[in-house]
Amino acid sequence: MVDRPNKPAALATTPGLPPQAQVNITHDNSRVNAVLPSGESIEVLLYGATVTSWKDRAGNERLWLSDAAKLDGSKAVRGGIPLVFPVFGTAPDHAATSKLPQHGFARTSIWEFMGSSTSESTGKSDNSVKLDFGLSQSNLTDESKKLWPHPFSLQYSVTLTPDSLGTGMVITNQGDQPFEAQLLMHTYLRVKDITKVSVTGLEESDYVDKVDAAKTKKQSGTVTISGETDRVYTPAKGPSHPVVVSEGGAATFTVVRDNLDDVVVWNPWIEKAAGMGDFEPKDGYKNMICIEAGAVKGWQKLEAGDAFEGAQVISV
Ligand SMILES: O=P(O)(O)OC[C@H]1O[C@H](O)[C@H](O)[C@@H](O)[C@@H]1O
Repeated sequence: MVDRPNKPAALATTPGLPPQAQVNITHDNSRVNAVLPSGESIEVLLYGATVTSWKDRAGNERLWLSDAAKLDGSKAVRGGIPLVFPVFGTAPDHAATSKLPQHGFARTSIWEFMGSSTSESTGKSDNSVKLDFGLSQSNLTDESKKLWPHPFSLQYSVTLTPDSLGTGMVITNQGDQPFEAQLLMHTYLRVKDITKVSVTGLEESDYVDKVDAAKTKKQSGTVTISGETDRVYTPAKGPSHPVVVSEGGAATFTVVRDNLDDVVVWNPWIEKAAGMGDFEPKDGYKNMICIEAGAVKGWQKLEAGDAFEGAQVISV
Protein backbone atom coordinates (compact mmCIF):
# COMPACT_ATOMS: atom_id res chain seq x y z
CA MET A 1 0.00 0.00 0.00
CA VAL A 2 1.02 3.56 -0.48
CA ASP A 3 2.05 4.70 2.93
CA ARG A 4 2.51 8.34 3.47
CA PRO A 5 1.67 10.61 6.34
CA ASN A 6 -1.31 12.68 5.40
CA LYS A 7 -3.23 15.68 6.56
CA PRO A 8 -6.30 14.96 8.62
CA ALA A 9 -9.56 14.92 6.69
CA ALA A 10 -11.45 18.14 6.50
CA LEU A 11 -14.58 17.46 8.48
CA ALA A 12 -17.62 17.62 6.28
CA THR A 13 -20.17 17.78 9.03
CA THR A 14 -22.62 20.57 9.42
CA PRO A 15 -24.14 21.08 12.86
CA GLY A 16 -27.89 20.57 12.84
CA LEU A 17 -27.99 18.38 9.72
CA PRO A 18 -28.75 14.68 10.21
CA PRO A 19 -25.89 12.38 9.05
CA GLN A 20 -27.88 11.11 6.06
CA ALA A 21 -28.18 14.68 4.75
CA GLN A 22 -24.43 15.28 4.79
CA VAL A 23 -21.57 14.54 2.45
CA ASN A 24 -19.53 11.72 3.94
CA ILE A 25 -15.78 12.03 3.38
CA THR A 26 -13.35 9.41 4.61
CA HIS A 27 -9.69 8.91 3.92
CA ASP A 28 -6.68 6.95 4.97
CA ASN A 29 -3.07 7.23 3.91
CA SER A 30 -3.77 5.93 0.44
CA ARG A 31 -7.20 7.11 -0.74
CA VAL A 32 -10.08 9.53 -0.27
CA ASN A 33 -13.74 8.59 -0.59
CA ALA A 34 -16.72 10.92 -0.77
CA VAL A 35 -20.41 10.02 -0.79
CA LEU A 36 -23.17 12.57 -1.47
CA PRO A 37 -26.35 12.48 0.61
CA SER A 38 -28.12 11.37 -2.57
CA GLY A 39 -25.79 8.34 -2.81
CA GLU A 40 -23.35 9.15 -5.64
CA SER A 41 -19.72 8.51 -4.75
CA ILE A 42 -16.11 8.85 -5.83
CA GLU A 43 -12.80 7.38 -4.77
CA VAL A 44 -9.43 9.01 -5.43
CA LEU A 45 -6.09 7.29 -4.83
CA LEU A 46 -3.30 9.54 -3.59
CA TYR A 47 -1.08 7.57 -5.95
CA GLY A 48 -1.39 9.68 -9.08
CA ALA A 49 -4.44 11.50 -7.64
CA THR A 50 -6.16 8.88 -9.77
CA VAL A 51 -9.96 8.84 -9.63
CA THR A 52 -10.57 5.10 -9.47
CA SER A 53 -14.33 5.08 -8.98
CA TRP A 54 -17.38 7.21 -9.80
CA LYS A 55 -20.66 5.56 -8.90
CA ASP A 56 -24.25 6.60 -9.41
CA ARG A 57 -26.71 6.55 -6.51
CA ALA A 58 -27.57 2.90 -7.17
CA GLY A 59 -23.90 1.95 -6.89
CA ASN A 60 -23.31 1.43 -10.62
CA GLU A 61 -19.78 2.25 -11.72
CA ARG A 62 -19.36 4.92 -14.40
CA LEU A 63 -15.62 4.59 -14.95
CA TRP A 64 -13.83 1.56 -16.28
CA LEU A 65 -11.12 0.10 -14.05
CA SER A 66 -9.16 -2.99 -15.04
CA ASP A 67 -9.55 -6.01 -12.75
CA ALA A 68 -5.75 -6.24 -12.89
CA ALA A 69 -5.08 -2.55 -12.24
CA LYS A 70 -2.27 -2.07 -9.73
CA LEU A 71 -3.61 0.00 -6.86
CA ASP A 72 -0.56 -0.44 -4.64
CA GLY A 73 1.60 2.30 -6.13
CA SER A 74 3.73 -0.07 -8.20
CA LYS A 75 2.43 1.05 -11.62
CA ALA A 76 0.17 3.71 -13.12
CA VAL A 77 -3.47 2.70 -12.65
CA ARG A 78 -5.08 1.03 -15.67
CA GLY A 79 -8.45 2.71 -15.60
CA GLY A 80 -10.27 5.51 -13.83
CA ILE A 81 -8.71 8.91 -14.53
CA PRO A 82 -4.90 8.83 -14.55
CA LEU A 83 -3.28 12.26 -14.96
CA VAL A 84 -0.77 12.87 -17.73
CA PHE A 85 1.87 15.55 -16.99
CA PRO A 86 4.29 17.00 -18.08
CA VAL A 87 4.48 14.94 -21.29
CA PHE A 88 1.86 13.05 -23.29
CA GLY A 89 3.27 9.75 -24.51
CA THR A 90 6.98 10.21 -25.01
CA ALA A 91 8.68 13.15 -26.68
CA PRO A 92 12.09 12.05 -27.98
CA ASP A 93 12.46 15.35 -29.87
CA HIS A 94 11.63 17.59 -26.93
CA ALA A 95 14.87 17.84 -24.97
CA ALA A 96 13.26 19.01 -21.73
CA THR A 97 11.00 15.96 -21.37
CA SER A 98 12.70 13.38 -23.58
CA LYS A 99 14.01 11.37 -20.64
CA LEU A 100 10.69 11.09 -18.83
CA PRO A 101 8.68 7.86 -18.84
CA GLN A 102 5.54 7.58 -21.00
CA HIS A 103 2.92 10.14 -19.84
CA GLY A 104 5.31 11.73 -17.32
CA PHE A 105 5.32 11.41 -13.54
CA ALA A 106 2.02 12.86 -12.27
CA ARG A 107 0.23 9.50 -12.51
CA THR A 108 2.97 7.70 -10.59
CA SER A 109 3.68 10.28 -7.88
CA ILE A 110 2.10 10.37 -4.46
CA TRP A 111 -0.08 13.45 -4.09
CA GLU A 112 -1.19 15.26 -0.96
CA PHE A 113 -4.83 15.52 0.02
CA MET A 114 -5.30 19.23 0.68
CA GLY A 115 -8.87 19.10 1.99
CA SER A 116 -12.44 19.35 0.82
CA SER A 117 -15.37 21.69 0.56
CA THR A 118 -19.03 20.82 0.27
CA SER A 119 -22.09 22.69 -0.87
CA GLU A 120 -23.12 22.69 2.81
CA SER A 121 -19.91 24.45 3.84
CA THR A 122 -19.87 26.93 0.95
CA GLY A 123 -23.59 27.65 1.01
CA LYS A 124 -24.08 26.49 -2.60
CA SER A 125 -27.29 24.66 -3.32
CA ASP A 126 -25.96 22.10 -5.78
CA ASN A 127 -25.36 19.20 -3.37
CA SER A 128 -21.72 18.79 -4.31
CA VAL A 129 -18.32 18.00 -2.89
CA LYS A 130 -14.91 19.14 -4.07
CA LEU A 131 -11.74 17.30 -3.12
CA ASP A 132 -8.40 19.09 -3.53
CA PHE A 133 -5.04 17.49 -4.18
CA GLY A 134 -1.56 18.93 -4.62
CA LEU A 135 1.77 17.87 -6.08
CA SER A 136 4.97 19.86 -6.19
CA GLN A 137 8.64 19.28 -6.80
CA SER A 138 9.20 18.34 -3.16
CA ASN A 139 6.80 15.37 -3.54
CA LEU A 140 8.76 13.85 -6.42
CA THR A 141 11.19 10.99 -6.24
CA ASP A 142 14.85 11.92 -6.67
CA GLU A 143 14.74 10.19 -10.04
CA SER A 144 11.83 12.34 -11.30
CA LYS A 145 13.41 15.51 -9.90
CA LYS A 146 16.57 14.74 -11.80
CA LEU A 147 14.74 14.10 -15.07
CA TRP A 148 12.55 17.22 -14.78
CA PRO A 149 14.30 19.74 -12.54
CA HIS A 150 11.65 22.49 -12.50
CA PRO A 151 10.03 23.93 -9.39
CA PHE A 152 6.27 23.59 -10.06
CA SER A 153 2.98 22.98 -8.36
CA LEU A 154 -0.13 21.17 -9.52
CA GLN A 155 -3.43 21.87 -7.83
CA TYR A 156 -6.03 19.30 -8.81
CA SER A 157 -9.66 19.39 -7.81
CA VAL A 158 -12.28 16.68 -8.24
CA THR A 159 -15.88 17.83 -7.94
CA LEU A 160 -18.81 15.45 -7.62
CA THR A 161 -22.44 16.50 -8.04
CA PRO A 162 -25.40 14.11 -8.41
CA ASP A 163 -25.11 14.24 -12.19
CA SER A 164 -21.54 15.22 -12.98
CA LEU A 165 -17.88 14.74 -12.24
CA GLY A 166 -15.53 17.67 -12.76
CA THR A 167 -11.75 17.61 -12.75
CA GLY A 168 -9.65 20.75 -12.87
CA MET A 169 -5.93 21.44 -12.81
CA VAL A 170 -3.83 24.50 -12.17
CA ILE A 171 -0.17 24.20 -13.16
CA THR A 172 2.12 26.86 -11.70
CA ASN A 173 5.73 27.54 -12.57
CA GLN A 174 7.34 28.20 -9.20
CA GLY A 175 10.85 28.57 -10.56
CA ASP A 176 12.72 31.43 -12.18
CA GLN A 177 13.08 29.78 -15.60
CA PRO A 178 10.32 29.02 -18.13
CA PHE A 179 9.23 25.42 -18.72
CA GLU A 180 7.04 23.66 -21.28
CA ALA A 181 4.47 21.06 -20.39
CA GLN A 182 1.53 19.03 -21.63
CA LEU A 183 -1.51 17.97 -19.60
CA LEU A 184 -4.19 15.35 -20.11
CA MET A 185 -6.97 13.77 -18.06
CA HIS A 186 -6.96 10.19 -19.28
CA THR A 187 -10.57 9.29 -18.54
CA TYR A 188 -11.68 5.67 -18.99
CA LEU A 189 -15.48 5.80 -19.40
CA ARG A 190 -17.45 2.62 -18.84
CA VAL A 191 -19.80 1.56 -21.65
CA LYS A 192 -22.02 -1.49 -22.07
CA ASP A 193 -21.04 -2.38 -25.62
CA ILE A 194 -18.36 -0.52 -27.57
CA THR A 195 -19.89 -1.58 -30.89
CA LYS A 196 -22.99 0.49 -30.07
CA VAL A 197 -21.03 3.59 -29.04
CA SER A 198 -20.90 6.75 -31.09
CA VAL A 199 -19.10 9.98 -30.24
CA THR A 200 -20.36 13.32 -31.51
CA GLY A 201 -18.82 16.76 -31.24
CA LEU A 202 -15.70 15.86 -33.20
CA GLU A 203 -17.19 16.37 -36.68
CA GLU A 204 -14.99 18.28 -39.15
CA SER A 205 -12.11 18.18 -36.66
CA ASP A 206 -8.49 17.51 -37.50
CA TYR A 207 -6.90 14.57 -35.76
CA VAL A 208 -3.59 12.77 -35.61
CA ASP A 209 -4.15 9.08 -36.22
CA LYS A 210 -1.63 7.29 -34.00
CA VAL A 211 -2.50 3.89 -35.47
CA ASP A 212 -1.86 5.11 -39.03
CA ALA A 213 1.68 6.52 -38.99
CA ALA A 214 0.55 9.67 -37.14
CA LYS A 215 -1.12 10.99 -40.29
CA THR A 216 -3.25 14.10 -39.91
CA LYS A 217 -6.85 13.47 -41.02
CA LYS A 218 -10.22 15.16 -40.83
CA GLN A 219 -13.18 13.57 -39.08
CA SER A 220 -16.33 13.32 -41.12
CA GLY A 221 -19.46 12.49 -39.15
CA THR A 222 -19.62 10.77 -35.77
CA VAL A 223 -16.86 8.55 -34.40
CA THR A 224 -17.55 4.84 -34.01
CA ILE A 225 -15.11 2.19 -32.84
CA SER A 226 -14.53 -1.06 -34.72
CA GLY A 227 -10.81 -1.66 -34.19
CA GLU A 228 -7.81 -0.23 -32.36
CA THR A 229 -8.37 3.52 -32.11
CA ASP A 230 -5.83 6.07 -30.90
CA ARG A 231 -6.52 9.59 -32.14
CA VAL A 232 -5.61 13.05 -30.98
CA TYR A 233 -8.42 15.41 -31.98
CA THR A 234 -8.42 19.17 -31.87
CA PRO A 235 -12.17 19.72 -31.96
CA ALA A 236 -13.06 22.35 -34.54
CA LYS A 237 -15.75 23.90 -32.36
CA GLY A 238 -13.48 24.56 -29.37
CA PRO A 239 -13.46 23.31 -25.78
CA SER A 240 -16.91 24.47 -24.71
CA HIS A 241 -18.67 22.51 -27.45
CA PRO A 242 -19.66 19.18 -25.86
CA VAL A 243 -18.20 15.85 -26.88
CA VAL A 244 -21.03 13.37 -26.37
CA VAL A 245 -20.72 9.60 -25.93
CA SER A 246 -23.94 7.80 -26.86
CA GLU A 247 -24.90 4.16 -26.69
CA GLY A 248 -27.58 2.81 -28.94
CA GLY A 249 -28.49 6.42 -29.71
CA ALA A 250 -28.93 7.54 -26.08
CA ALA A 251 -26.44 10.05 -24.67
CA THR A 252 -24.57 8.58 -21.68
CA PHE A 253 -21.70 11.05 -21.11
CA THR A 254 -21.28 14.69 -22.13
CA VAL A 255 -17.79 16.13 -21.79
CA VAL A 256 -17.31 19.90 -21.76
CA ARG A 257 -13.78 21.27 -21.52
CA ASP A 258 -12.34 24.53 -20.32
CA ASN A 259 -9.06 25.68 -21.88
CA LEU A 260 -8.17 22.12 -22.96
CA ASP A 261 -8.04 22.20 -26.75
CA ASP A 262 -7.48 18.52 -27.47
CA VAL A 263 -9.39 15.28 -27.01
CA VAL A 264 -7.76 11.86 -27.31
CA VAL A 265 -10.05 8.98 -28.21
CA TRP A 266 -8.54 5.61 -27.33
CA ASN A 267 -9.66 2.01 -27.39
CA PRO A 268 -6.95 -0.67 -27.51
CA TRP A 269 -9.21 -3.34 -29.06
CA ILE A 270 -8.33 -7.04 -29.03
CA GLU A 271 -4.58 -7.35 -29.65
CA LYS A 272 -3.37 -4.35 -27.73
CA ALA A 273 -5.56 -5.29 -24.74
CA ALA A 274 -4.15 -8.83 -24.91
CA GLY A 275 -0.62 -7.41 -24.75
CA MET A 276 -1.19 -5.32 -21.62
CA GLY A 277 -0.47 -7.31 -18.47
CA ASP A 278 -2.66 -5.04 -16.34
CA PHE A 279 -5.67 -5.10 -18.69
CA GLU A 280 -8.32 -7.53 -17.43
CA PRO A 281 -10.62 -9.02 -18.42
CA LYS A 282 -9.08 -9.29 -21.86
CA ASP A 283 -12.40 -8.51 -23.50
CA GLY A 284 -12.74 -5.44 -21.25
CA TYR A 285 -12.05 -3.28 -24.31
CA LYS A 286 -15.75 -3.84 -25.12
CA ASN A 287 -16.72 -1.96 -21.97
CA MET A 288 -14.53 1.13 -22.16
CA ILE A 289 -13.74 4.16 -24.21
CA CYS A 290 -11.15 6.73 -23.24
CA ILE A 291 -12.19 10.31 -23.90
CA GLU A 292 -9.17 12.27 -22.74
CA ALA A 293 -9.35 16.03 -22.37
CA GLY A 294 -5.99 17.73 -22.64
CA ALA A 295 -3.53 20.21 -24.04
CA VAL A 296 -1.15 17.87 -25.86
CA LYS A 297 -0.56 19.17 -29.38
CA GLY A 298 2.44 21.39 -28.96
CA TRP A 299 3.45 22.69 -25.54
CA GLN A 300 2.17 25.08 -22.93
CA LYS A 301 5.01 27.44 -22.14
CA LEU A 302 4.89 28.80 -18.62
CA GLU A 303 7.14 31.72 -17.81
CA ALA A 304 8.46 32.07 -14.25
CA GLY A 305 5.48 32.54 -11.94
CA ASP A 306 2.90 31.81 -14.66
CA ALA A 307 -0.04 29.46 -14.24
CA PHE A 308 -2.04 27.38 -16.71
CA GLU A 309 -5.52 26.20 -15.88
CA GLY A 310 -7.57 23.48 -17.60
CA ALA A 311 -10.68 21.54 -16.65
CA GLN A 312 -13.43 19.19 -17.78
CA VAL A 313 -16.93 18.42 -16.60
CA ILE A 314 -18.42 15.04 -17.47
CA SER A 315 -22.20 15.07 -17.15
CA VAL A 316 -24.56 12.12 -17.27
O1 LIG B 1 -0.41 2.27 -21.51
P1 LIG B 1 -0.42 3.71 -21.10
O2 LIG B 1 0.95 4.28 -20.90
O3 LIG B 1 -1.31 3.94 -19.92
O4 LIG B 1 -1.06 4.51 -22.31
C1 LIG B 1 -2.35 4.22 -22.75
C2 LIG B 1 -2.70 5.08 -23.96
O5 LIG B 1 -2.73 6.43 -23.59
C3 LIG B 1 -3.19 7.35 -24.61
O6 LIG B 1 -4.52 7.11 -24.90
C4 LIG B 1 -2.32 7.25 -25.84
O7 LIG B 1 -2.87 8.00 -26.91
C5 LIG B 1 -2.15 5.82 -26.27
O8 LIG B 1 -1.19 5.76 -27.32
C6 LIG B 1 -1.71 4.95 -25.12
O9 LIG B 1 -1.62 3.60 -25.54
